Amino acid sequence: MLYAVKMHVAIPHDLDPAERDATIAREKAYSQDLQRGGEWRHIWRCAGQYSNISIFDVESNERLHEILWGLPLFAYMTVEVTPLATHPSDIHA
Ligand SMILES: O=C(O)CC1=CCC(=O)O1
Repeated sequence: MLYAVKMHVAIPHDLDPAERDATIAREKAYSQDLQRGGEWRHIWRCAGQYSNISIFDVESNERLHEILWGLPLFAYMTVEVTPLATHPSDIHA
């Protein structure tokens, strides 16, 4: 099942810089593990924003929830999930 997920990050300005940097490093490792495993298919920076749009290919809503809930930056994120269906004009479908 494919999902487009927009993640907007808003880290509080008063967060300890060492904790902020460590959390961002854990976020990167977590994301890259899932990319290597094939469930996190794409990640794109939204130009000019501390946001990304990502494409996930997971077996269920529950699995997507588990992945998103486990994001090290989850506490500082607004997350918008869009389930994807095949478009009838897609020449690759
Ligand atoms: O920087 C972001 O957009 C937040 C994020 C999600 C996965 C990652 O590595 O960074």
